Amino acid sequence: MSASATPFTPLRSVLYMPSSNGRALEKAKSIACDGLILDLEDAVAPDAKTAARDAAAAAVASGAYGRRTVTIRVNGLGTPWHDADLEAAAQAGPAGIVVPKVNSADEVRGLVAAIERAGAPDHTRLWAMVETPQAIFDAREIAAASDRLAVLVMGTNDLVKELYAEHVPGRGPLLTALQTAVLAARAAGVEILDGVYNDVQDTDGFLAECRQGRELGFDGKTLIHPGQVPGANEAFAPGEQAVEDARGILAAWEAGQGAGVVTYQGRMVENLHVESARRTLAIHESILALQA
Ligand SMILES: CC(C)(COP(=O)(O)OP(=O)(O)OC[C@H]1O[C@@H](n2cnc3c(N)ncnc32)[C@H](O)[C@@H]1OP(=O)(O)O)[C@@H](O)C(=O)NCCC(=O)NCCSC(=O)C[C@H](O)C(=O)O
Ligand SMILES: [Mg+2]
Repeated sequence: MSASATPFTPLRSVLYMPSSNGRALEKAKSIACDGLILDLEDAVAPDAKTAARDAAAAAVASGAYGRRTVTIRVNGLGTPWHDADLEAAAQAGPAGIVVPKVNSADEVRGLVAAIERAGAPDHTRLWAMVETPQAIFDAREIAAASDRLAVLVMGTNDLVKELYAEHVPGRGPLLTALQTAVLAARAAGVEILDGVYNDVQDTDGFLAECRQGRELGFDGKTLIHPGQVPGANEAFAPGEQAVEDARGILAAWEAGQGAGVVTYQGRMVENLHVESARRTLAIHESILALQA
């Protein structure tokens, strides 16, 4: 098993929905998001947990979500629902099982063992949510703890709560945590998704946060409303200019015929820029393939 998700399976827009909400589960079949998180945790009331678990498993089994990466978010370790959620999710075999409030590498190894005991297929990866101060301090070990761990997911609501911080434009109080988590993901070679933007009516604020997430290095953003999908898809895809530059860099490099350094539009190009250009084009092509 490789250490990361399938290369360039786009995860620009990953939409949470309460698995207790049949209308949302139905609607998701036609939403242009790259991924879905069928939630059993925060968005589901205690008396709806069992029905939501069954609905999430049935949704995965239906195969009705096409090319979207479908995951199930279980309730956290230590809650009354965790064990049954994890077993049901493992047996349903989604692309990922999202576990909230993962706090250590030992927890990751325990979760992987439990998923494997429950008979999860190889394609079912662990997505660990980092959303506590402890998780941020241990992010590097968490990200590297198992080859089955493919994605880190920021839980910025829980993080703000635990820090006694505030949600403010620009996310100053969270920047250290966000950057630490991105460093951990990149060091381990796993993907990382930014947290949600709570105000579903504030488009400008949402788009600014998407741009910031992209600039920080996130692969995509978790979302709570279908209206947020187009903005995330655009923000986390290479823009036209980036694609044109990547093609130009590759052409300049090939024309250099083995020179260690060339220029493109007056700028120095070395092997590292060529690698970045190839990555940009690979992401672009994988997004085009989704639309085909
Ligand atoms: C936020 C919402 C409660 C708003 O719901 P609502 O007022 O119903 O929205 P709309 O009327 O605008 O909905 C329009 C249609 O879209 C469908 N819809 C809405 N949201 C979703 C969704 N998430 N997925 C799929 N479809 C959705 C509605 O059903 C309407 O459909 P139709 O009637 O056919 O036109 C709501 O958006 C919502 O519940 N969002 C998800 C909330 C959630 O999952 N929260 C938990 C995850 S966030 C979190 O916990 C992060 C982390 O742990 C942290 O700590 O930060
Ligand atoms: Mg949370």
